[in-house]
Amino acid sequence: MTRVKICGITNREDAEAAAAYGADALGFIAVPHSPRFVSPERFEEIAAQPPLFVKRVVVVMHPEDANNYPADYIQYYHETTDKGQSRRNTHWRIKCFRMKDASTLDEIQAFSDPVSALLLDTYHKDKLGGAGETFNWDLAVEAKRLSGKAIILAGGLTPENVADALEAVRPECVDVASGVESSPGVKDHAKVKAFIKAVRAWDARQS
Ligand SMILES: O=C(O)c1ccccc1NCC(=O)[C@H](O)[C@H](O)COP(=O)(O)O
Repeated sequence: MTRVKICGITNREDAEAAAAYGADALGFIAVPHSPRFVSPERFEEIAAQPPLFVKRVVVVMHPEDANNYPADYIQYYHETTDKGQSRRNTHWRIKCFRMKDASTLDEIQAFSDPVSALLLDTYHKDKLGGAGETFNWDLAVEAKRLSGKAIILAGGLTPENVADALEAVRPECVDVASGVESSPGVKDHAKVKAFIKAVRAWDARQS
């Protein structure tokens, strides 16, 4: 079964709706300046008691930025240079790669840190994430083959294109932020439902 991560959750109503429609994970942005940013206090309000069996992923630049967010996983972009400090952080880890071209595949091949999954997102010159743009999925196929790791496919996914993405890449998990929003940080519950329904329908066609 393909897992679904709904990212950029900023309020309890959206978290509950996503969980009710069958999301496996909820993403919370702890990167300042994102329109989807949530403070540690806000994270506590929304996610201290998550819906049963739904994992919480906090999105950070460096692993230690997650120290005040009691999440299950961290999704991080850069390892800190202070490995001692980073090791004190006990979250399970998802390493994010922003897919630009074949040079990103070299980075992925060289990456050997222990992580639960690689999240592959679109490279954007101004935005770290949540850009709403797809990338060349052939790169994701190659990244999956080279790394041998579980893949979370992100970047511009929508209820309309997610089945094509699954067919092309066959990732373990898909991630969406802007494709299920009415405005940045505000989820459109009908789109969340349609996205998860499209994933479950694709899964059902495989069996
Ligand atoms: O979503 C953000 O605002 C964001 C800002 C800074 C770093 C990461 C961010 N999002 C991380 C995600 O995992 C998004 O879900 C991913 O980039 C896909 O976004 P979208 O293309 O909008 O579906």
